[in-house]
Amino acid sequence: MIPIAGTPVLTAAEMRAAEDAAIAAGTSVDTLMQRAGAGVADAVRRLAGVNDVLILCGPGNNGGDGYVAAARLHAAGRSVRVAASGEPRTPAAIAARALWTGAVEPLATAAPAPVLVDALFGTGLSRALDAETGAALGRLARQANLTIAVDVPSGVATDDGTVFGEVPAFHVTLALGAAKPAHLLQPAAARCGTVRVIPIGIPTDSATQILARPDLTAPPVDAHKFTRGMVAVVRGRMAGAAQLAASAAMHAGAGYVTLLGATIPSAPHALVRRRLDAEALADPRIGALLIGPGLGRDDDACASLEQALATDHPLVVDGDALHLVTPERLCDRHAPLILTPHAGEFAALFGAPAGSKLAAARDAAVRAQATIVFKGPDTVIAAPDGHAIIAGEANSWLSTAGSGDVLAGAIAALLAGGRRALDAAAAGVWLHGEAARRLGPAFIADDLAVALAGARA
Ligand SMILES: NC(=O)C1=CN([C@@H]2O[C@H](COP(=O)(O)OP(=O)(O)OC[C@H]3O[C@@H](n4cnc5c(N)ncnc54)[C@H](O)[C@@H]3O)[C@@H](O)[C@H]2O)[C@@H](O)CC1
Ligand SMILES: [K+]
Repeated sequence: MIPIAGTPVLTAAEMRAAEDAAIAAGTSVDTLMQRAGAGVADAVRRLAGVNDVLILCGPGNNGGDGYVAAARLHAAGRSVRVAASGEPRTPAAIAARALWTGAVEPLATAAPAPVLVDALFGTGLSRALDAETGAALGRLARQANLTIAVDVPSGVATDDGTVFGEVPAFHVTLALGAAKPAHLLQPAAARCGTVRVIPIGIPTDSATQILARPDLTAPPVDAHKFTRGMVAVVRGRMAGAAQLAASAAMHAGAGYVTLLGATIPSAPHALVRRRLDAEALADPRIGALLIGPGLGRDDDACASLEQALATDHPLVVDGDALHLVTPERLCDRHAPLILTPHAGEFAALFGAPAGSKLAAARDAAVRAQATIVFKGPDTVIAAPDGHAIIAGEANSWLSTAGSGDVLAGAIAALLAGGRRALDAAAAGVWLHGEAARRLGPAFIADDLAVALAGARA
């Protein structure tokens, strides 16, 4: 069982291709299933302690993994029962079924157990469970103290994170070979509980990764304020939002932060205030320009945005500014560009996402030729070259006013520090999440900005 941070994410088709490549290279499906089942049995043994285990086995290879795990748990002296809605249908699952010498109880009438293992359906599920199977799964899950899903909870769509009808929330999901989008994208991710990968000995490479702790080392000994990165934040109608973003940029490690626009009397002394004019925007030391937090959507906002777009500074576009541009207006810029939309801003800029959030973010990145930070409880970061990073479930206390301004400021600081756009966006999302984790419940965005410094440490 390995934690998922930093590991690749594979769609059902990518996982099948990886398995097919292993099979073509001489590893049989049965061997893969033995590895998967053994990994599941080992994990269940550790998680279940001495408690009785009930394994539900479906008709496909997910069910096959369940039969292998049951046989191995039995051989290890554990109390384990199996229930199924019918006989297995794939050759590998039929072979695995033959290894289980105990009874197979009918699913509909199976008695509950303290530990429930769901091996009904995995990546092959294409539609909702039939009513009787869904009801049995729900009943047995409610009556168990510990619920463990094999590969994915039965009833979630592997690739886009949607759920087919009612799916119980599992405590643990054992992802076979690699994590899948459903382990990270909502609403499926909320049904998975803690996700751990069970390696099955095949190489799994993907352009999609799970967000990992970034390298946030201290500045080198010869650093000065400008080598650490200069961030310029454009102030708009709501000065507080730009000030929050500027505070976040300072606490995320920028060496010099300037607020461009009318002055704010209460701003920290370290924040350098300047007029928003051609001279200020021409400063070649600007490592990242941030526009959007509290910008407004009036003529002044449009004029400020045009000025910002006319520069060739690395640019972060957030909030209101996302309502004032089009992908076509952005795609010709040469300097690095990061857009940080939440769902509403994403829909305004790119149209309502069709399909998975991951695919939508990738398409948007290509259209705007920008790194997209599609925010939410399952933030997806996508670059125009096809690489993507998905963040694990966010702290729900981040749903507070100003939280997005703080994220934009943190990303701008990391971009100004010299990271590539995708890395800056990912590091910013990680820092933001880590700062929230350290604060506990009901923090406000001002606290969050300050907590970025501790999170960096
Ligand atoms: N392919 C491989 O080499 C390996 C696959 N493994 C396991 O195999 C799983 C994928 O196996 P399968 O592709 O056989 O798919 P599943 O075991 O997920 O089963 C899906 C089967 O049920 C049918 N089906 C789909 N939706 C249904 C529904 N709502 N009601 C009833 N039947 C439905 C499908 O036609 C398919 O035959 C993975 O999740 C993993 O657990 C592992 O054993 C490792 C090796
Ligand atoms: K399952």
